[in-house]
Amino acid sequence: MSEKTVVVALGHKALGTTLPEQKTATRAAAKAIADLVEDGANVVISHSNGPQVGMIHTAMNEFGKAHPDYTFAPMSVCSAMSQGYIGYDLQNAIRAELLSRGIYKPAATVLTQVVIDPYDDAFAEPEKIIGRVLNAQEAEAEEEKGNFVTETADGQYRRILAAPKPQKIIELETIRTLAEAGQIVIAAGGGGIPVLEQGVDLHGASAIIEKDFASGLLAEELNADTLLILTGVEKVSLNRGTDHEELLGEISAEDARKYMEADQFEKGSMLPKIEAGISFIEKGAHRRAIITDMAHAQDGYKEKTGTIIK
Ligand SMILES: Nc1ncnc2c1ncn2[C@@H]1O[C@H](COP(=O)(O)OP(=O)(O)O)[C@@H](O)[C@H]1O
Ligand SMILES: NC(=O)OP(=O)(O)O
Repeated sequence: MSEKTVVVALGHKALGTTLPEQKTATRAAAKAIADLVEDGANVVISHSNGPQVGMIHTAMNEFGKAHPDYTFAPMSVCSAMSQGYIGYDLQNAIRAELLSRGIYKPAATVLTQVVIDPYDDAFAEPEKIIGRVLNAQEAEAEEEKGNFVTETADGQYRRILAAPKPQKIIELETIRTLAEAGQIVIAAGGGGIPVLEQGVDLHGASAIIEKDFASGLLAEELNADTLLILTGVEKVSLNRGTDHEELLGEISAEDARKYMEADQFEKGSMLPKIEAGISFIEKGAHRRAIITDMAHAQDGYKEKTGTIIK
């Protein structure tokens, strides 16, 4: 792959929650992507899907009961639907933004399956919140079905799923071929559709892969030089929310690991980004992981701001 391949991981802020929010948010994301393209980067995009897959799961499995012919949709199918729905908005927003700048460059979504380990420890400790708020009665009904729930506020419950680590990207060669041809690829959305390998078959799993880990694996497999994680903050901080808060600029992987071991990063939000960044840069030379927000995507890419692990 080209030296200037960047995997851009888009977080919640880049996508919004509702359909209209996503349309607006993806237009802003498209501007950031187009800036990177104008800077000469080969761009591969991955993204979050928490709110979207939750909405799809609720629609498919609760409102779907309104029609007798509708059948239950497993999480893996909902995950595939979320990739299609988010990819659709991203593709069109990027296409329009590039054309408005006089650039013709195809952008396409690759429905991506990611193999997980059925014995991953995550299955013993589900922690990825999914779907709408449930009341106590609904939570009990979910538990009776064998699903896991957690109490998020007094009397409010949410379903939780395992977040196993991504092991292998099934559609990697397709993604690589398109990216090498200079096309923009949207891949491994929502961490990828989690699948279990059984002989020649792939079986969808009831799990949600952390998109930061899947983005890191994608960047590693494509031998990208940059993993650009666009999230809700311009820079990562130490002692967040205290009088001693300190914003991090450029740091080494050793420093990042040291802060991680000192519990500086919140589990399920900033921690996976740092872990993915460290793993990506430690597995190859001349790599960097940059964490910043959408407004500073281009400046982050140019190392003028953001937290840069290298
Ligand atoms: N140490 C930290 N420094 C900066 N932000 C942090 C830190 N710990 C937790 N956060 C929070 O984590 C958020 C990113 O996590 P999240 O919103 O789950 O990610 P995503 O952007 O991938 O959807 C930041 O916007 C910030 O609110
Ligand atoms: N799949 C995933 O990690 O999505 P979120 O970032 O929305 O939790």
